[in-house]
Amino acid sequence: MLIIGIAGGTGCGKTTVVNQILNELPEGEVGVISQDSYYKDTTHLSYEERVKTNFDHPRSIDFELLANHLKALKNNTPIHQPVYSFVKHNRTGDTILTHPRKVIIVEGILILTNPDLRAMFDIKIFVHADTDERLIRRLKRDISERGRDLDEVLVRYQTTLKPMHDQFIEPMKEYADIIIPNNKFNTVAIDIVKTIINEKL
Ligand SMILES: Nc1ncnc2c1ncn2[C@@H]1O[C@H](COP(=O)(O)OP(=O)(O)O)[C@@H](O)[C@H]1O
Ligand SMILES: Nc1ccn([C@@H]2O[C@H](COP(=O)(O)O)[C@@H](O)[C@H]2O)c(=O)n1
Repeated sequence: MLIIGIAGGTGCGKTTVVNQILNELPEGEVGVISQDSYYKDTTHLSYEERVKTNFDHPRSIDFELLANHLKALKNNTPIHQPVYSFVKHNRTGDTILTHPRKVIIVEGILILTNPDLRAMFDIKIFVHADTDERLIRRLKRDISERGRDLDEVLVRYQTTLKPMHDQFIEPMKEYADIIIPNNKFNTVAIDIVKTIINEKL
């Protein structure tokens, strides 16, 4: 199994890059795991408490479960990937049965901060987009898709997102094998990654 880690700050285009990679590859050969599914379960907190969580700090992620799931897939065992709700700020209680594949892509802002995960990735990719571009994309996406308003996105950006990005995410470029510039759609970089995957398949 080939495991590819795709990191990068919020709004850099990780999900979009993953979808572009999957597009045209044989169906059922490549699986995707999103770090977002592994936000810690916060059922014990009230909604008001959950909203205040710093979702950009590594401690907000259940890395142990994510690493165990990856190990299981490597051992040819299916996993139950949790489903996360950005509206409820919590896992929904549902899971998605995820089968082992020849290629597994793991994507998320903080996946390269965890040494156990880093060691499991055969290829580490960092998607880069400028800070202002990422903020604009995040604003549009969170308002249209994640039930947020302008004030919520900007307050979160100033109080936790930007400081955490600078402290934990940007320095992870050091570990990347490939950095994809993604201020504009980068079809050349996508084609290179697809070629690597096709060789494996
Ligand atoms: N290269 C790009 N140019 C313009 N918009 C993009 C680009 N890549 C992604 N987007 C848009 O930016 C938003 C955030 O992208 P997404 O892939 O969800 O980022 P991430 O998963 O890194 O948070 C989406 O609305 C997406 O359509
Ligand atoms: N309940 C939550 C959980 C996370 N976030 C934000 O999501 C971002 C990571 O996801 P991307 O798809 O943008 O990579 C991260 O920056 C968190 O702030 C949230 O808003 N609410």
